[in-house]
Amino acid sequence: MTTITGKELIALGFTPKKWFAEALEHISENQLSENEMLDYLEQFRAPDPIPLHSEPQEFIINIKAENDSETDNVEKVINTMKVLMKTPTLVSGAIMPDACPTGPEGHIPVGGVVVAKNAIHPGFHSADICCSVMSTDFGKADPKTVLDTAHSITHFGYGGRDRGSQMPMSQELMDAFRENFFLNDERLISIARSHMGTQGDGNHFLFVGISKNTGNTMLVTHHGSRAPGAMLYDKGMKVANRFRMELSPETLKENAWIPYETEEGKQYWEALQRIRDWTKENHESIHNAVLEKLSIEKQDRYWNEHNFVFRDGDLFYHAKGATPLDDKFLPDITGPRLIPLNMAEPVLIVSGTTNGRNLGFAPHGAGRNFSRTQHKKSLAHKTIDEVFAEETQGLDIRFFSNDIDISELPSAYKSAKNVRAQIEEYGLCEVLDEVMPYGCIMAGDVGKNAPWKRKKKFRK
Ligand SMILES: Nc1nc2c(ncn2[C@@H]2O[C@H](COP(=O)(O)O)[C@@H](O)[C@H]2O)c(=O)[nH]1
Ligand SMILES: [Mn+2]
Repeated sequence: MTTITGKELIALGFTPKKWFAEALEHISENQLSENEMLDYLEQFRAPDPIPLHSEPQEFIINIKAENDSETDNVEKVINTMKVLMKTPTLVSGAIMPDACPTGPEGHIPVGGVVVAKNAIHPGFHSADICCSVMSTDFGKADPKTVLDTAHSITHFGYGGRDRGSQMPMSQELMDAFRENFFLNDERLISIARSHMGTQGDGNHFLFVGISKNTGNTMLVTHHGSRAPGAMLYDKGMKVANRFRMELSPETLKENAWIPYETEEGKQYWEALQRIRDWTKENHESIHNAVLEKLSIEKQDRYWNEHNFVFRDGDLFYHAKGATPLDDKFLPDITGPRLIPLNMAEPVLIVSGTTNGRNLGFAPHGAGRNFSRTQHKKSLAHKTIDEVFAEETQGLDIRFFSNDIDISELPSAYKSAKNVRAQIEEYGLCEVLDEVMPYGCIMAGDVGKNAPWKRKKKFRK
C-alpha cells in the first residue's frame, strides 16, 4: 500500500487543486499500490498547454489609409490583428473600412471580425454585448414631432430609470433569465428591469431621418445591453480566464475563451441569446412607446446587432463592431441591415451575403481616427458653441444632459465618404436606401453637470 501527501502530488507534476484532498483520501481508503495510484492519478493530469499559432492566421484587410491622418490608425489595426490572429482558437478574420484600435497590440480592433473554432471569447464582444441599431418607419409623420415625442420618452445617462418611470421587462424574459446559470442573479435581474427603456451614453443615439426612397420618417436607435450585458461580460471573462490559465496560459488575458463544448460554454451561449432578447426588447420599448403616444401604426421595422457572437456549426464569428449580412447568422431577422455613419450623414440601409472578402459582414459605422481626447485637442482653438454650430447646421441636434459633447460631433468620426467608397471598392454590401438626417439626441458630455449627476448629489 502507498501513502502519499499533497507535497508528493506536486512533486509528481500536479498543480494544487480542490481534487487533491479527495484523491489523497481515495488512495488511502482503497490502499492503492504504487502502480494503481499512478493509474488513478492520470485522470487528473492537466492537458499540455495549447500553444499560440506560430504565425498569425490569415485575415482579410478591407481598409486603406485615404490620407496621412489615417495611416497611423490603419497600421495600428493591422499590427494588433497580427498578434490577435495567433490566438490558438482562431481560424480566420477580417477588418472593415471603419476599423480602429481599442487598446494594446493583440486586442481585437473595432471593425474586426474573427472566427474561432468551438470557442466563445467574451473579450471579443466586450462589455457592450449586442450593441445594435433598430429602425421604425413612421410613415409620413412629421420628423420634429417624432423627435420631440421620442425626447420625452427615451432615457440617456448612467444607471436606470427611477421607479416611477420604469418600462416593464417582459415576464417571459425574466423567467428565461432565471433558467440560465449566468443570468439567474437577482441583482442582475433587478438592474435589467430598471435599465429597460434606457440608452446609456457615449455614441449611443436616437436619430430621426427621412428615407430617400419613400420619403417616410424613420426613427433609429443605437445602444447595447446596458448594465445587465456588462455584468454578463464580467462573469464570462472570469470563467474564460480560469480556462485560459488551465488550457493556454500564453494566450493574452483579453483573448481568453470558454470552450463551447463545456457546460459553461453552452450556458454562456444561451446567456448571450437572452441578453440579445433583452436588448431587442429595450429598443422596442422605446420605439413602441413613441408610436403609441403618437397613435401611429409602424410601417416597417429593421434591427441588427453589430457587437455580438454568431454561430455557424462549430465556428463562432465574433464581430466587434461589424454588421452581420448573411442570413445564416440571424435566423430571426428578415429585413435589411442598418449602418449609421454620424449625426450629419444618412443611416445606410444595406443588404448582402458572404463573399470572398467580407466573411458575411459589412462595416458598422464610420469609426474613429483619433481618440476622444485627441479630437477635443484638435478643436481647442474654437469654442464648443462654434464647433457645434459649424458641424450641425440645418440639423436638430440635442443632448439629453444639455451639455454639448463635441467628441460625438461628425468631425470625431472618419470621413463617411471614404468609408462608403471603401464599402464599394471591396464589394462588402449593397446600399438599398439612405435615411437622410433630420435630427438626433445623444447623452451629452457626461463629465459635466448632467441631470443624473445632480440628482445623485441631491440624494446624499
Ligand atoms: N447616425 C449617427 N451615427 C453615429 C452617431 N454617433 C456615432 N455614429 C456612428 O455609429 C457607429 C457605431 O459606433 P459603435 O459604438 O457601435 O462602435 C460609429 O462608428 C459612428 O460611425 C450619431 O450621432 N448618429
Ligand atoms: Mn454600437
